[in-house]
Amino acid sequence: MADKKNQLNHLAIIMDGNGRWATKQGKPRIAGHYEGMNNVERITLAANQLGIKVLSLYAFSTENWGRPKEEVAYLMNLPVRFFDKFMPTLMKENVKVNIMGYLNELPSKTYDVVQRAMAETANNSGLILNFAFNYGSRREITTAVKEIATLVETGSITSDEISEKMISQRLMTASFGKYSDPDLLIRTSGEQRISNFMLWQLAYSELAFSKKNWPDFTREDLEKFVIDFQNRHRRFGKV
Ligand SMILES: Cc1cc(N2CCCCCC2)n2ncc(-c3ccc(F)cc3)c2n1
Repeated sequence: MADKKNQLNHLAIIMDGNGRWATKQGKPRIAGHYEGMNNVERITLAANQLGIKVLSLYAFSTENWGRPKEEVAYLMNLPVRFFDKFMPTLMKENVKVNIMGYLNELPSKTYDVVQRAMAETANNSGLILNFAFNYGSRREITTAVKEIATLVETGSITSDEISEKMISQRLMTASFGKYSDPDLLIRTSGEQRISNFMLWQLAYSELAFSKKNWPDFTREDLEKFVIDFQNRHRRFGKV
């Protein structure tokens, strides 16, 4: 009997190679970020049409603040430009926007636009477009551990009651329920690192790498990775 195909419900992407894309084109790095933003829309629509339930995209890590201040300022304005350009399409395609990260540390204009996007799309029931924005997985896990330690300190729970489920429920992906853990992570640009992205959630995820830079990653590339995933034998720690 043919192997049952894997169902790809949650896809995560580290969208790498935007600066290199621009350099190859003889353009400034920010041109790569802008074209990368346009590709977010293309791949979001493709993922939605492929029936993917959650698409998590690593947009800005807690470590990115160290980049040149002009580049950070440009990146902080990308959500404004993204929603200006694509909110009508997101609404038409019933996409629900979620942003996970330390949003209270963002510039107020960025904070306001991401909060407004989540509110405007809150009742949409299609693909969940989950941006990781000022997000860091080790900080996310540390925060959950601290919350649980406080429960033990105050006598609300005993340390014996601490469980993996208790930690998962205190991560920023808790609201995705059974879809909280990515089935597949794709990283573009040829780099093969996790870079402090969803470390807990990726425990049993399939990993795939594209040599293409993010702006060049197409719907057809995505479809090939999805078919490859469907045909993989997932082990979940077993043989
Ligand atoms: C920082 C950053 C960088 C960014 N790039 C384009 C994609 C490749 C990664 C680097 C540059 N994109 N693309 C879309 C967003 C975004 C983020 C949050 C949101 F609510 C709406 C849109 C974005 N944010």
